[in-house]
Amino acid sequence: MADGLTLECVRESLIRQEDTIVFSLIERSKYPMNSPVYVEGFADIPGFTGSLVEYVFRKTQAVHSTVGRYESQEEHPFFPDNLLPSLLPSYNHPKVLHPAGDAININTTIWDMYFNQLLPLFATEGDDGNYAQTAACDLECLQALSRRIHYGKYVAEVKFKDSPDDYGTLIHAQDRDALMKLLTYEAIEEMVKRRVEKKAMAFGQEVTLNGTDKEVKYKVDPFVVSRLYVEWVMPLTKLVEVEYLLCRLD
Ligand SMILES: O=C(O)C(=O)C[C@]1(C(=O)O)C=C[C@@H](O)C=C1
Repeated sequence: MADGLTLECVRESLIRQEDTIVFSLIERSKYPMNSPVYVEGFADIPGFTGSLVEYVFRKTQAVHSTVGRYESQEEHPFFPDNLLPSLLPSYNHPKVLHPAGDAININTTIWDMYFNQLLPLFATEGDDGNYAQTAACDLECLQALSRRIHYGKYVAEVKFKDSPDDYGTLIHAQDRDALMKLLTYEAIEEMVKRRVEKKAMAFGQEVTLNGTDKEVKYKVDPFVVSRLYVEWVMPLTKLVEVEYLLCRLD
C-alpha cells in the first residue's frame, strides 16, 4: 500500500497494545477502590469543583497538549475543551487517516465504561489513602484503552483501502449494519479473547524462586481481562471503525 499500512501491521500494533493494557490494569490493582478519588468536591481545590481524578486528567492532559501529544492522530484527549496547542516545533506526523475521522472521539463512553463497569470488577474494596497514585493509574489505564479503541480508525482505513468497492457501496448507502458485518472477523476476535486472558495469566502471576505447587494467584483476574475485551474493547473498536467508514468519503 502507498502509505505502507497493512492489516498485518495494524493488528501487530493492537497485539502490542494488549501488553500495555494488561500491565496498566495490574498497576491499578495495587490499590483498593479508593472511592474519595471519584467524589466531586472531595479535594478542596480553589476554582475547581470536579473529582480528584478529573483534576488529574485535566492538568496532565493540559501539559501533554502543550508538548504535542494530541498532534498525533493516535491520541485523543478526555477533556478536549480549552486545550492549548503544542509549543514544540512541528514534527509532521504522517496523516494517514481521512481528516473527517479526526472528529471521532468516544472517550466519554470509555470513561463511563471504565469507572462504572470495569473498575468495580477488579478493584478491591477499601481506602488506603493513595489517592494521587490511584488517579495516576486510572489515567494510564484509560489512555491505553482509548488509544486501542480509537486505533479502530487505522484498522478501518486499511480495510477500506484493501476493498474500496465493497466498502464504498455500503458507505454511499450509509448502511451501518452491513459495514459492521463486513469488518467483523469472528475467528480473530476469538484469538484476541484467548490471548489477552493468557497474557493476564503470564504477566500477573506471582513469581517465586522455590516454586512449589501452591495455587497460582493472579494480580488481575484473567477472566475480567477477557471480559473487558469481549464486552467493551472489541465492540467499541468496531464502533469507531463504523463511524470512521461512514465519513470516509466525505
Ligand atoms: O483485526 C481486525 O480486523 C479488527 O477489526 C480488530 C478487531 C478487534 O477489536 O480486535 C475488531 C473487529 C474484528 O472482528 C476483529 C478484531
